Amino acid sequence: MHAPSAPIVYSFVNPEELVDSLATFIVKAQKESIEKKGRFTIALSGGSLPKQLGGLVGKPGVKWDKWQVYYADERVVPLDHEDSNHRLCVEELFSKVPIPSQNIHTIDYSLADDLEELADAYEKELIHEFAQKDAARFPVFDVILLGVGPDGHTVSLFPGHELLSEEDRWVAYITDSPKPPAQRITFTYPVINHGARVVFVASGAGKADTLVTVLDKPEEGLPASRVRPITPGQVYWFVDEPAASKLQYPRTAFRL
Ligand SMILES: O=C(O)[C@H](O)[C@@H](O)[C@H](O)[C@H](O)COP(=O)(O)O
Repeated sequence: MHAPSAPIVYSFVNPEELVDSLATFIVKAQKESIEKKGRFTIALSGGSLPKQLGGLVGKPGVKWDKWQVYYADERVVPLDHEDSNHRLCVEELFSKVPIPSQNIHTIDYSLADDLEELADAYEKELIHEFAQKDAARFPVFDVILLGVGPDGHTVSLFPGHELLSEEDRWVAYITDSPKPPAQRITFTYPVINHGARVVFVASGAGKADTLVTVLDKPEEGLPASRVRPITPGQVYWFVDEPAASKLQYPRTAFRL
């Protein structure tokens, strides 16, 4: 097996260019996936990420009925709660585009009293989507979109947490997330690191120091540095100049 490829970092002069280029990238991935398999699987995160998806609204070539959307990370709150990643994605994107609601796979909040059951139920949704269709032991998402926190966490994989060493489960739960709310479910590394295109999005000067540690000092092993999809998977970073301002890591010109 080949070593994972190095991350590709695209840096954009302003947030608008980032948002537009991210949409272009996603639509190209969608086209390739639909040509190959007739569907497109994408996983989303919360935080500031949903806002970065605005470039998809009205973008030509998006085949919303072919999208199957999952949450790589979700807070265990009702779907209409202000902390819900799903609610944020609906507000920022899904309420503005013609995606069939059954193509958006949410957590089953009725199981919130038993997080193990809730995480299992979500894992079953993934098994339903992937198990018979792809030969791989783990699901291979066409695109997984990630954010990064100040401590280098991504999804709900936090520094020093035991979930970092989960090797079997596809979806795990956490009850002690240092970023509130405490109860969440999250994709595990095996799922993230089987993704075909794993895409971090980071904007603003507040991310600059974190990016230095994650990209220039991967040996420190922050959770985001440990996202290294197995070949032929590839990790990408879409960042704006303020976020990239302290980076030594080489940037690649964005050309699709
Ligand atoms: O639900 C969540 O909280 C996210 O999935 C989380 O992993 C997020 O992506 C990072 O914390 C970055 O958040 P920001 O983009 O808001 O800085």
